[in-house]
Amino acid sequence: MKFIIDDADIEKVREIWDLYPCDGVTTNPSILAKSGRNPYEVLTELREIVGKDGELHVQVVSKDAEGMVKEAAVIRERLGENTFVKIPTTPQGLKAMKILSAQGVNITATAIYTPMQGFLAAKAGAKYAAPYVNRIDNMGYDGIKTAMDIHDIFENNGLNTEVLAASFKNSQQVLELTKYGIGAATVGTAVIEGLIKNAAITSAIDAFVDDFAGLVGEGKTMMDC
Ligand SMILES: O=P(O)(O)OC[C@H]1O[C@](O)(CO)[C@@H](O)[C@@H]1O
Repeated sequence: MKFIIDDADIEKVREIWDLYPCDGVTTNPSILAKSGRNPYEVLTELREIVGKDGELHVQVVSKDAEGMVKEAAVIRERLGENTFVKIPTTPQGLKAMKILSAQGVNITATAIYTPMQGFLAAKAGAKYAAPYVNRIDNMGYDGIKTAMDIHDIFENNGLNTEVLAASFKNSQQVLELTKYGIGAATVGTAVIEGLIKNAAITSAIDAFVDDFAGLVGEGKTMMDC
């Protein structure tokens, strides 16, 4: 499973990218808006952090296919041809996906709330389909099951598209889909940090350090003895 950072706070993304084994960064217009900065300035810095081979996902805001296709061209020109262009999975979005996939553009179909939206996005040539796990839960449906159903639909229909599950709010949601073996999960930095935040881990390490200090002296490491 690809493990992707869902954030555009440059310092936070840099810190997480440095520490954790991540494959890329996803953004959307709301995430970029939080920075209060020029979007391309932020996106260029994110591209520098993930490098030329890391995944960077950038969403269009046009609502019509023609506008989406034009935006995709500018996004790729400014941020690299391997940039994933996020297209909302609407009828106009499907049209744009068909055009862009024929041009070899990497597409992430976004704003997915139903399994059939995922199916249609895959048929239209998207590389990823992004179901909004927590938002679906908040509507009273089952976000995890929706993501699993989309994964199964791709497998059972021989579709070469992966689920990129999004909108996580807790570790359990990420765990369920990791166990299931979906293609990718994009996770906010607070939830990423929560994945290995655990008092048992901290106290186990503290005990090891204390025991070693009792043996060779405070602050000494394996290099000093
Ligand atoms: O419910 P949220 O946290 O706004 O998440 C929506 C999600 O959709 C995406 O736009 C899909 O990539 C993510 O960037 C974001 O996590």
